[in-house]
Formats: sequence, C-alpha cells, structure tokens
Amino acid sequence: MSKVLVSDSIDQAGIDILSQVATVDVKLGLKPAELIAIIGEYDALMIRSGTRVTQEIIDAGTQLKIIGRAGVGVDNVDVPAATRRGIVVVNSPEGNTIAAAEHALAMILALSRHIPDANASVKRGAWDRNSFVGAEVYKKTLGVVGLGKIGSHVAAVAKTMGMKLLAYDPFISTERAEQIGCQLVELDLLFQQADYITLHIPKTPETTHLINATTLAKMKPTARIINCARGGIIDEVALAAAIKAGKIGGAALDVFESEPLGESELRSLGKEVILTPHLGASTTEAQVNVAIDVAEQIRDVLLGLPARSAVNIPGLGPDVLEELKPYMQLAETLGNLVGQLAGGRVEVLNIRLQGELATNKSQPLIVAALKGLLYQALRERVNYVNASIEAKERGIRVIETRDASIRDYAGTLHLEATGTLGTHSVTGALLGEREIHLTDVDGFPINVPPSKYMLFTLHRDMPGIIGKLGSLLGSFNVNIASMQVGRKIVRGDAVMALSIDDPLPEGILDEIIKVPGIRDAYTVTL
Ligand SMILES: NC(=O)c1ccc[n+]([C@@H]2O[C@H](COP(=O)([O-])OP(=O)(O)OC[C@H]3O[C@@H](n4cnc5c(N)ncnc54)[C@H](O)[C@@H]3O)[C@@H](O)[C@H]2O)c1
Ligand SMILES: O=C(O)[C@H](O)COP(=O)(O)O
Repeated sequence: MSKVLVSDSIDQAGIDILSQVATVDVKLGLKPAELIAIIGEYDALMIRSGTRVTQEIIDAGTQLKIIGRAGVGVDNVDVPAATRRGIVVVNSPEGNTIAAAEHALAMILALSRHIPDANASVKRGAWDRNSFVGAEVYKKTLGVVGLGKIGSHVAAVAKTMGMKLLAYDPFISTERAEQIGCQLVELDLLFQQADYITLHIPKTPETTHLINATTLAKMKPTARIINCARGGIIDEVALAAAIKAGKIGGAALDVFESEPLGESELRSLGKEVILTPHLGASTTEAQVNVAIDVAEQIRDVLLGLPARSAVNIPGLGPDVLEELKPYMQLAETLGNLVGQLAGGRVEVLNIRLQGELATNKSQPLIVAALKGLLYQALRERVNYVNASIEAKERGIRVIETRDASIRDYAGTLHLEATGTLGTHSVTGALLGEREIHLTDVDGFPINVPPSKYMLFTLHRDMPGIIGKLGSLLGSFNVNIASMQVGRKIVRGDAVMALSIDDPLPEGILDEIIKVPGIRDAYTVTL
C-alpha cells in the first residue's frame, strides 16, 4: 500500500479520501531535517503553506510521486526540482477563493472602522467612542491589483457596497474588467486615485516589492493597503515607515515576507494597522474544499491516473483534462506502440490531430504521446510531468499538424516516429466514449483494440500465409486471441495485427521473418 505524509493541518475529509488508497501519517511541525529523514518512505506529501518543500527534501523523497498543496500558492514548493524528478505538484486553485476574498473584504471594513482596536478597548473595560471614528467605503475608490479569481470576487462585492472600482491586471481584457464593473487603468493611476488598494496577485520577480517607498509616495496620504495575497509583494520596512510618517493612511496584512512574522516595526503601529496570521484560507468551508480537492488528486495519481490541477503539467487544467482524458490514454498507447515499432532511437515524432481533435489543445496529447514513446526506455520514471523534458534531453523533435477533415471517427490521432531504424506510423480512435481502437498501422487500414501482447507483420497478401504463421505460432505454443489483416490492394503488401495471450518466446521473430512472403515482424508489449 502507498504511504502519504501530511505535514500541515488538513481537514479530516481529505485524510479520509487518502486513507482509501494509502496509509496516512499526519506529522505536524516537522523541522526540515526531520522531514528529510523520513520523506524517503513516502509516495505522496500533502502540505499547506507551513511546509517548505526544498530541493533537499525533494531529493530525499526518492519514492515521491506527488506533492499536494491544499491551497493555491505553491511558492513554498521547489516546483522546478519536483518537475526534474517527475514528481507531480498539484494544488486547489479555487477551493479557498471565496474565503480569501471575504478576508480581504473583512480587512477593508475592519480597517475603516477600527474594529480590532475598538474591540480590544471594550474588552479592556473602556468605553471610548471618540478614538474610533471611522470612514465609510461607500463612494470611495477601491484599486484592485490582480483581477483573477479572488480579485474579481472582491471587486464584485465591493461594487455592491457602492465603491468605485479601478483595476490593474496586464493579463485581463478591458471587456472582462468591465463585466466585473472595473475600469482597467495603469498602475500609477490606480496608486494615485485609490482610497483602498487591495492586492490579489502572485508573488513573482515582477511583483516582489511592488509596493515600495517609491510607489507608496504616489498614493493618497489617506490610502489604505490590503494584502491578502503573498508576503513580499510589499516592502514591509518601507510600508511601516510610510504609515509612521503619515504618508499613507494604513494597512491590513494577512501575509508577510517571512512567516511566522518575526520582529517587525508593523507590530508597534496603532489602529491604522491590522495584522492577521495568514488566515485568508482559514474557513471551515475552504479547508474542506481544498482538502477534498487535493486528496482526490493524490488518490488519482497514486492509482496511476492524471491529476486535474497539476501545476507542472503544461496545459492540463481540470476542464481540459475532463475532455481529453480518454484521448490522453489513446495518445499514450499509440506513443508506446509506435516507439516499439520504430525501435532504436527516435529522432522525430510527428503528431497529427484529426477530426474533432484538430480544434483541441494539443499539449496534453503531446505529453501523453511522449510518455508512451519513452516508456520502453524509462519505464515508471517517465510521467506526464517530465515526459517533455526527457524527450527534449534525448533530442526528440516533435512536429504537430492538424487535419479537421477526417470523417470515419469523431477524432483520430496519428503518430509517426522516425528514428535510427526507420519510420513507422500508427493511427487510433476512440469507439464510444473511451474504447481505444487501432485504425491504421504503417498506412494499412485495420480495426483492432490494442492488447497487452501484440505481433505485427508486414507481408505479401497471398494465399496460405496466414495459415503458415498460425502453425508456426502454434508450434511455439503461442495462443492467438484475435487476428486481422489490413491491405490497400489485393495481393499487394499487407499488415497483420495479432493479439496473443503471452509474450512471444525468444527467437520466434527470426523464424517468422523466414516464412516466405513475410518481410518484417514486430512484437510489442503495451
Ligand atoms: N491569504 C491567503 O490565505 C490566500 C488564500 C488564497 C490565495 N492567496 C493568494 O492570493 C493571490 C491571488 O490568488 P487568485 O486565486 O486570485 O489567483 P489568480 O491566478 O486567479 O489571479 C491572479 C491575477 O493576478 C494577475 N497578475 C499576475 N501578475 C500580475 C502583475 N504583475 N500585475 C498585476 N496583475 C498580475 C493575473 O493576471 C491574474 O488575473 C495569490 O497570490 C494567492 O497565492 C492567498
Ligand atoms: O495559497 C493559499 O492557498 C493560501 O495562502 C492559504 O494558505 P494556507 O493553506 O496555509 O492557509
């Protein structure tokens, strides 16, 4: 049975799902050295933002197949290191969207009405109504930096509170911003005009210290900044100095450059600063959502299935996966088959997406085909994560073409591999929802489902050849489960595809090629 280590606090709903397929150990608060010492035993690691998964930890995780982040941000995981090792990294991109957005909205209102300090004062026994006169958000301008999932929910709710909305997001269209009721503006204009600035962007090299002494100087002296996105987007030293000097009105922060927050000038500031310990996702609902979302993906990967929200598999989002899953299986099978037919070192893989596939995303299918192609060389070491890297390192050139005109099937996939031993091609389709059929081998039409052990021959279409091959296989005690011949013209060249019950015994291929009329023979294991 697989073993999963849960190293941050995760809702029981997730543990229950993992327990269906694995032994689950929950070990919270491990120091890096402790984690390194035990990670080698585990097939999967499930975390939140509390565990830093460094290259060292990944290197020590020799059995690791998947790292599941029960939340959005994977900035605490060395994703490139995981990718190099073929470890899938998954997250829950939407499970805590509402929780984080509501936390930002709560921060805006709490900051405006000094709720935390007023509450603390009453609890201390005071009844001070003069120190906590606040400001209304109604008709004030909210500047939303990052109009993604969380930013747009914050904007939508703020709109209903009567706020005027400005937004900055270079990757969002004006139409999309207008749909949410936001005016898309340049960052400087947002900084100059906003009464509240709320950050909903990832931390990247471009966004690190986006809020610094220079940008703070552009803001209104009454402006309030809310950061429920990522620590490090704000230069905390510059922020504390600006608040102290009255250059801006205040700030509410849920995330910090270093967590837990250590010594900080921000702690010493008064009611104009609110600090929460990274609570954006900490609602019961969000924790159930993310735990289920990520545990299901870990379960699927441990069962050999693809994950719906893998951050290190290009182009494989949940919607794409849902639509392409059966075709990915087809691509992988064809890749494996054509790789074995081609033998030797493959240098070029041509992939043609036909029929309805011609309009689809190709990246997941290419990755699946490469995974299949490389399986003979790499076995379990190749997966959806590292297939492209491994192919590139082996110098395999991938050429993609599309042809929407196919008519016999809804969609077919055609793979042609050219290598040191020649060129071979296979085509396949799905019958019904997901039954894979081979429809062409080396240009000869056939219609057979792939089976674990197969034999293909290239021969002359002439009387007696099938009988001779059958007798030869019989003499080696090889049982034929099914057989089909594909030919283009009568008595021309033909291909025979046989499904056999067991692997072909050593040496028999040489005997098959000696049968008069048979020019070539290939055995494959799928
Ligand atoms: N505090 C918490 O507990 C908590 C919880 C969930 C998410 N988060 C964080 O909130 C942030 C937003 O999450 P999301 O789910 O909305 O992500 P998202 O991917 O849906 O949205 C991010 C948006 O930022 C935009 N963006 C990227 N770079 C930008 C830049 N340089 N300038 C302006 N816009 C830029 C993108 O176009 C995108 O629209 C992330 O940093 C995430 O890690 C925090
Ligand atoms: O990226 C996230 O999902 C949030 O920052 C939440 O982090 P958490 O799971 O540690 O609360």
